[in-house]
Amino acid sequence: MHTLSLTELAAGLRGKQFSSTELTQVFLARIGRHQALNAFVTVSEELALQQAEAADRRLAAGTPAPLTGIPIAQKDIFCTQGVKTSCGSKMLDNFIAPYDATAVERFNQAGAVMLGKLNMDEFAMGSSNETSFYGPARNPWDTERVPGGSSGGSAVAVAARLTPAATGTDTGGSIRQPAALCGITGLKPTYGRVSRYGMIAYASSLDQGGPMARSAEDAALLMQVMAGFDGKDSTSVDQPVPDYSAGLNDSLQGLKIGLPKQFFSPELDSQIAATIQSAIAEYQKLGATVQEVDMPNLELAIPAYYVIASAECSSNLSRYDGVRFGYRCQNPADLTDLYIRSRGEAFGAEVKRRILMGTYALSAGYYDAYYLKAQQVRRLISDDFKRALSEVDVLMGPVTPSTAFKIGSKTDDPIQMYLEDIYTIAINLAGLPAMSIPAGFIAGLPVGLHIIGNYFGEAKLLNVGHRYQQVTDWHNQVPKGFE
Ligand SMILES: NC(=O)C[C@H](N)C(=O)O
Repeated sequence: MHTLSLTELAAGLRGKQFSSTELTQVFLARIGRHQALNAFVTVSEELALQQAEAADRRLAAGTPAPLTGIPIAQKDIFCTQGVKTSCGSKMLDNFIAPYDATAVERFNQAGAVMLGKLNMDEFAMGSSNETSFYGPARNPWDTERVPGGSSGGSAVAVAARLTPAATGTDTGGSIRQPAALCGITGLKPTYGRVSRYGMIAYASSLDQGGPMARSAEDAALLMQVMAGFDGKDSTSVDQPVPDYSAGLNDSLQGLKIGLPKQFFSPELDSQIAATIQSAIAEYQKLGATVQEVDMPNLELAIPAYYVIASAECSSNLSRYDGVRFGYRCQNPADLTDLYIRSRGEAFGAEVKRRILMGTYALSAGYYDAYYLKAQQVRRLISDDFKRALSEVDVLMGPVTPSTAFKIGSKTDDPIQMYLEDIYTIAINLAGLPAMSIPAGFIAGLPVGLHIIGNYFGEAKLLNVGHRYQQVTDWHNQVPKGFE
């Protein structure tokens, strides 16, 4: 059962080949067997079995929604009523939200079963899952290597078949980079497409939740549940939600693919470049045409992002003060001591680094030099995309500069870690949708193909991803030991 797609699972449940309770038990058993991967922070077994029973009743009554009875798992950044939401931090190790995030509520309404909460970099700051208070999740393709981050647990759980699908969030690559390093399909939607209500804020002008699945076809079903206007999120966009599965099979004849020159510079690893080129050749066989596009401001994306994201995080994380919720230090001498020690003891090194950088960038004397400048660069980058996407339908390139790296190999060098995001970050600055799909392997490690679309073009991206997955089987490969 753990190998079936979401469509096959839905059909199996409806055809009474298995019940949601049986299905849920299969996945709970796999999660138990593969604890060494450290994909989950919390396994909500009791709740999952209750939800499965409710789903079985709904199935018996003949009123299921498309995902009714199907197990999924949530990144531990989405608030879940009654189940711990840690955001990968000691700060929230004791936090039980009194409400569900909108994304969670939507899955509940659809009748999905929540298996648990997935490991992640602390407050989503990281590209390897190593900043998690709970330790790194391990890449099932090589457990000595990182799964990427920050949605590392989500990518691991989907790749190792511990859950049929999961949610992730992407501020600067956090869905796409781990999807690429673990050989799964991850979609970062247009900013504003998926509600951020109840999704713990890191950098509010960049954060966006989205699906992490084995295929574009499965991701389409998850998007259908996640997307839509939410009055509780002021940045949610009130645009009609299309049927994401309807156009999956549309022909790609005449599709115009743009290849940003800056994505294929001589610094790109030659094996990654060759893998991406052969994926693009596959698209040409499907009828697509290819042209080079120039995006001169892309090289400014990393510095602009790390100023903006740090500035926003320094503001967002000021709420963790030891008073209202979260960790509180023992025996504070006075209020200042309470603030200093609660924050000092409960935040990890990377979170502290970003709060410091952000506070500096926002401080009176430096605001114009850093924050304002970064916002201006952000506009230039958005304009580059606008120009490129007026000439072509989608852009393609690599997701990551290398395949999964060894645990510990980049932890002493934050700049090296930030460079992991070199191909993904600009998309968040522009607010565009983008996707990573499996495109091959180098020395047994997965490589992702990056597909970037126009605003609210998720259905097109899913169509482009699905057609490739019909003629290739990279996405069906399972890491050894997890078949
Ligand atoms: N949250 C993300 O999208 C990951 C990115 N590497 C960051 O640390 O900001």
